[in-house]
Amino acid sequence: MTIDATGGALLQASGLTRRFGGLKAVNNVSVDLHAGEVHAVIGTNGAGKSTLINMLSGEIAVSSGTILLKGTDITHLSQPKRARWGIGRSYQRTTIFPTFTVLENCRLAAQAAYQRSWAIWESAGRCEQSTAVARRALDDAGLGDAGHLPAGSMSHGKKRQLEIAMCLATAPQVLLLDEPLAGMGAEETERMLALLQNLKRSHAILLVEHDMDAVFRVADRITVMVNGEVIASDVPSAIRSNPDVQVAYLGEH
Ligand SMILES: Nc1ncnc2c1ncn2[C@@H]1O[C@H](COP(=O)(O)OP(=O)(O)OP(=O)(O)O)[C@@H](O)[C@H]1O
Repeated sequence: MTIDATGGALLQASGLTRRFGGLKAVNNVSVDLHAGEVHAVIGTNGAGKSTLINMLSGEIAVSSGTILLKGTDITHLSQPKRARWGIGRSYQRTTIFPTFTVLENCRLAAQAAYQRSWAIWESAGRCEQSTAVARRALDDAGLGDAGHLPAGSMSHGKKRQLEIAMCLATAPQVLLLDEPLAGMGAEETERMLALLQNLKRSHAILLVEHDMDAVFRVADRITVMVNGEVIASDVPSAIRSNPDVQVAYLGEH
């Protein structure tokens, strides 16, 4: 299938539904992610945002619906395979090893992405390769001068940057970012937003985020979820003036 068949989308999810017992945590949700764009997904607590990301990354199975990556159906591929195919994600909780250095954390992420258990004789070369990949990812995430530091010694904001770097070390084309701004101060938020602006030039980004000011500044498209369903999906100016969104979500703030 050519890229035109997906309307130019790098990742195209259609009609995704996930049930937990009787609850439809995500109900018939469709999202497209395009290279060069930040697509934000917003919604109140429990709206289904993390469940949606988990289905896209392959951490949980869909109950129904399809996910295409560059036109290929990846709906039933495992999470590690999706990662190798170019889908990277960050988590709400910090996932770094605090006593390892920043570079070591990033190198482990790179190694995990390139690992082929049967190719043990390649390990020395692979180590050099994964170190180079890790250094590049740290540079891209704005941590080029922090490689030698114990990861646990860094500020919260820099730890979140490291998580992005670890994600970049897996060479993704699609970035699924789950609340990368959570717990950040104003300066750290600015740094992360600048990083996202930079990364979107070469990636398709799905951003789940509660910081509305940040979302409206950085997003090219916003999808609004309420109780597992999409109530609106549009450019930020249209979302801001959408009465349903104001009542259901933005009006709360
Ligand atoms: N593994 C699970 N088993 C049962 N119910 C679940 C599971 N994961 C999520 N849910 C339920 O699915 C709904 C959506 O949860 P989800 O975490 O996707 O929401 P969210 O929009 O990410 O919320 P938040 O903004 O608080 O992170 C919630 O009602 C939640 O309790």
